[in-house]
Amino acid sequence: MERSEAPTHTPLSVALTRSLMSGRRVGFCLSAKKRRRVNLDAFADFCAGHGVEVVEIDLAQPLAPQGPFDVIVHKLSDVIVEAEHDSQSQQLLANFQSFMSAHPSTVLLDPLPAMTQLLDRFASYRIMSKLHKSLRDWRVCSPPYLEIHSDLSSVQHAVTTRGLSFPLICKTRVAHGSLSHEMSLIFSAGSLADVHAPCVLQSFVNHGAVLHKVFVVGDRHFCVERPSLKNFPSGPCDRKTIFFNSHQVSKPESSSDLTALDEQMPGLPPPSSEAVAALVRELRVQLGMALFGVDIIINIHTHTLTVIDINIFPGYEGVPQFFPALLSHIESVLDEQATQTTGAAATPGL
Ligand SMILES: Nc1ncnc2c1ncn2[C@@H]1O[C@H](COP(=O)(O)OP(=O)(O)OP(=O)(O)O)[C@@H](O)[C@H]1O
Ligand SMILES: O=P(O)(O)O[C@H]1[C@H](O)[C@H](O)[C@H](OP(=O)(O)O)[C@@H](OP(=O)(O)O)[C@@H]1O
Ligand SMILES: [Mg+2]
Repeated sequence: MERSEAPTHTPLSVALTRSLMSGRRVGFCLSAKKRRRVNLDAFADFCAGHGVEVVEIDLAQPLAPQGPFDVIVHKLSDVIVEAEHDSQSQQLLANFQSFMSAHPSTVLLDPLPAMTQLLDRFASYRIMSKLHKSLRDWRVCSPPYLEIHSDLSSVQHAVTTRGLSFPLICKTRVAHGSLSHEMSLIFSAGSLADVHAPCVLQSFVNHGAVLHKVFVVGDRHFCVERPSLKNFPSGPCDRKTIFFNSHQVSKPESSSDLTALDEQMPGLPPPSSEAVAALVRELRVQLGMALFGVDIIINIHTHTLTVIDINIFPGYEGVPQFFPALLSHIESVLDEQATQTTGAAATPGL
């Protein structure tokens, strides 16, 4: 696991990168907000130094004349979610998928089906819930949770039978976009009336108000500590539901009554580097993705590494190595593609 240090490149490695990558075209499909957050202009300058052209793709225009592209990096989650109910977004997505079908040699970071599954917390939480089996040696877990589809009549019974414990945190089923960050903390069965389906209910795990964000870029990952929700008394209590937006809680600058511990407590050790590396390896396989974030907390009672969230193409804030890591991953996928192509050509009849 890499901590965020200044990137180091020896002149030789830059020269080698430049020769291998010179003339490559990398397309980006990002919302205006994401484009700014990634600082795409700065990334384009960084890539130009390695002979790589960064092209901002206009989804509203025919894609073929904007190409060709060796790789397309995207965060089409906005378009995918809106395409559920908006014909214009459906058309944009259809155009993009048609282009990709007609250009199979263009590498997509990340594949659309892989991204689509993470847009649904039901799907991502099913993946998280299996981690304790595949990572048994590393004592990795995720909190008990419940999928609330539509019927709320049996929620209280399900909370008990599925082993959830109050407080509960309630999150929308849709895992992307502004509404997806509106959440609530529920402190007793009587407040389950505040739950609105479709959503997930997840046991709240006390973790000392420290979140460990793991930012993944292909085979590299970077850990960044962030503020987080404070501890709450375990078990049901007569307290009103707390409604909050997750972006008030775990951004670098987040600071509120929700993130300030009510009691002094000894600091917790960070998650083991080896356990995080094992978790990232497993998720790379399970998700089939290269650009994602994993949110980890440490249970203050058991010190268990607890996975609470997986994010598509996050912000990578606090990761100065993001640009070289992304270009290095792009280079590695193109090398892999060239090897496969050369291998196939050298072995006729395959
Ligand atoms: N089960 C949990 N136990 C304790 N705290 C939790 C739990 N789930 C979420 N939190 C707290 O709520 C915050 C937001 O949760 P989560 O990451 O699931 O929301 P999100 O909207 O997907 O956030 P983002 O997209 O910014 O990662 C976390 O950073 C953490 O502080
Ligand atoms: O602090 P991070 O980098 O985790 O913040 C991310 C957040 O986790 C989500 O991935 C956001 O995406 P959406 O869920 O699609 O809103 C990211 O927003 P974005 O504008 O960068 O895509 C946050 O950066
Ligand atoms: Mg999160």
